[in-house]
Amino acid sequence: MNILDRIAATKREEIALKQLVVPEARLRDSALMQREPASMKASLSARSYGIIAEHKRRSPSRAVINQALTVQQVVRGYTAGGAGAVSVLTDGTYFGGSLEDLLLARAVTDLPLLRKEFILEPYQVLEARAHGADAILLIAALLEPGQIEALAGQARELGMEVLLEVHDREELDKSPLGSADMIGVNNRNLKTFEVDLATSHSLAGLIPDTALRITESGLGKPGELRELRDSGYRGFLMGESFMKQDDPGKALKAFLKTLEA
Ligand SMILES: O=P(O)(O)OC[C@@H](O)[C@@H](O)c1c[nH]c2ccccc12
Repeated sequence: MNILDRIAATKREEIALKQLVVPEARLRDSALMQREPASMKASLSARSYGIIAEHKRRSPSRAVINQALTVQQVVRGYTAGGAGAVSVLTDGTYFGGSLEDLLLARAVTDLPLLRKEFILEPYQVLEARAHGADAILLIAALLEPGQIEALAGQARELGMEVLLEVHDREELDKSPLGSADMIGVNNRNLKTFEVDLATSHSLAGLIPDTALRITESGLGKPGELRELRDSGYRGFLMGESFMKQDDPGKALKAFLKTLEA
């Protein structure tokens, strides 16, 4: 079984159990349902380099990235450091994250928040909204085109935006691209964990202008971001390069300074 199938199986089990403990009605009662979501697309577009800075403690490809800092420390740092948006991994099994991390992030920033999760069911979209997310990630490799449309429609009804992630031309061709506010090209192959920025360069021209182009994973050098910007990308999803530093927010601030110099 490849990693994506394994993740999907774990998630389905997890969702079925969670629905028993926290039914949808409870989620709808969350005080955060009253909050007006912010536009991640607008926030990223307003900057020459819209950085989506990610909170990531560990990953399947790297056992420990940073376990020393609290979510609040990281997210406050990202906010002060000039991020355009913040991504919070909520998957526990593979990334050591949680929905509580999303809540804690919400409590300390006004920046748009992306719930970084393997979303398969409508329940998870409502869960994202109830815990303070402004946008959700939908991964084309995990979903049928009809599911993407349905989940994106639900996100829109709840006032959230959608970042649709693709990794190759086949996924771009089969996906309902009109459902997405932002289209992200993941430079990391989720089956092999190999990273190649050429993935983003080669797919840029195939992304419709209706969506904001985002490049994801393996980013760390200012020169690489300048080249990707020239290819049409306006959003840059970065985790490890900041998280592996003692002060991720300070690292982001220094990075943006070099980039904009
Ligand atoms: O830490 P990096 O290499 O900067 O990557 C961040 C982000 O792109 C990556 O965490 C990611 C992109 N798509 C995902 C889907 C699921 C889990 C994680 C991801």
